[in-house]
Amino acid sequence: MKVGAKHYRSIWYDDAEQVVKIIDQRWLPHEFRVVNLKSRNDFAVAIRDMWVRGAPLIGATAAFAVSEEMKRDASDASLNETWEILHETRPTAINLRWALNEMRARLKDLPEADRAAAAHILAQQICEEDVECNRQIGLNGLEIIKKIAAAKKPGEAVNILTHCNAGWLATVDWGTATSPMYHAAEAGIPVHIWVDETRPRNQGAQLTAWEMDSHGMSHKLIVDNAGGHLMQHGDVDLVIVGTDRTTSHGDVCNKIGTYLKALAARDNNIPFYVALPSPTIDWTLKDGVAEIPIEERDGDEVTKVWGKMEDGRVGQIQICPDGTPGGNPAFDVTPARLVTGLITERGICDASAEGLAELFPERVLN
Ligand SMILES: CSC[C@@H](O)[C@@H](O)C(=O)COP(=O)(O)O
Repeated sequence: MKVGAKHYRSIWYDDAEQVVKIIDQRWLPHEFRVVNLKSRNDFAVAIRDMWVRGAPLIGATAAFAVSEEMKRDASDASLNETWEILHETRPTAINLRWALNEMRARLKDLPEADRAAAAHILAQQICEEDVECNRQIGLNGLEIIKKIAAAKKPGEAVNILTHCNAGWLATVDWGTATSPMYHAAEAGIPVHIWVDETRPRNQGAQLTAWEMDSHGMSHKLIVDNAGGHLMQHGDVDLVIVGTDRTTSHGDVCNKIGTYLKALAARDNNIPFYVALPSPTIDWTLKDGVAEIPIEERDGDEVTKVWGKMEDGRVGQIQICPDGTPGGNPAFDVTPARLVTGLITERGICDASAEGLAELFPERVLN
């Protein structure tokens, strides 16, 4: 998507410099920094410390980690070790395991001499496929927005609430939850986006708000606790969020706080949709609450917040007593029964085993 007049992806291979480049998201919205990732450790740190984040982008970054490592050492030992090192960086987003498995499965039977070139092509393919999936998700989600717009007065905006950042910065391009919003705006449908700030790391305030602002989308930043109130007063027509892992039965794991939005949406009869590319589906799991590993992050992310100081410096301040520890589960699970539908690249389906099986019959495990 555009940053100023220039089109950017969240990750890309620079052919001239022969290096993988990312936008270091820790500094947004205050500073736009592009950094190079070279060593396997660079990639692992970038994922673990959230220079890049968002399930699809984590997967794409891991794919490039394998391809760059294959240039240095294309042995089986290196392939397996890279899989292990990358896999342990973040536990919840299934796209990480998916991308690593794709890379290993396609490389392991090739002669070592051919692996680097093949890995490079495959990592690029994973990125291209993500972009195309998200574009399709946008077109499919647009149909939902169109129906809501049709019931409104001419010129009246469709109010959409989103949580965390499931925007283009969380994918390679377009975003999942945001793609229908951009497609609606392109189709001339007025949309207004309620952006949850998304404590503790404030991906909504720092990333989604920046994306919306950069694209001239009508939006307003709200505290995480405001959603229920806005829903009760008719100010939200639709909720669209992303997901880090969705089970084969339609349970949706996403950024902490998503479950509470789904409960409030249900209580107020507001449609609650989840946008996801198929690599985010974990076909091996059924019960999301019982089975999905939830990342527990450093308590400092709760007791402190990052922001721009009055003197313009970007820094961190503590918001609680010195002795208060922070508890930081990073994701929660919204049971399928609270999800109106899943917006995928193949279409929209019920959040259920049957709904997913209808769209992805070849993936159903016996
Ligand atoms: C299209 S991204 C979907 C999810 O990955 C997104 O909603 C999310 O929760 C990101 O969490 P993060 O901890 O910032 O990686």
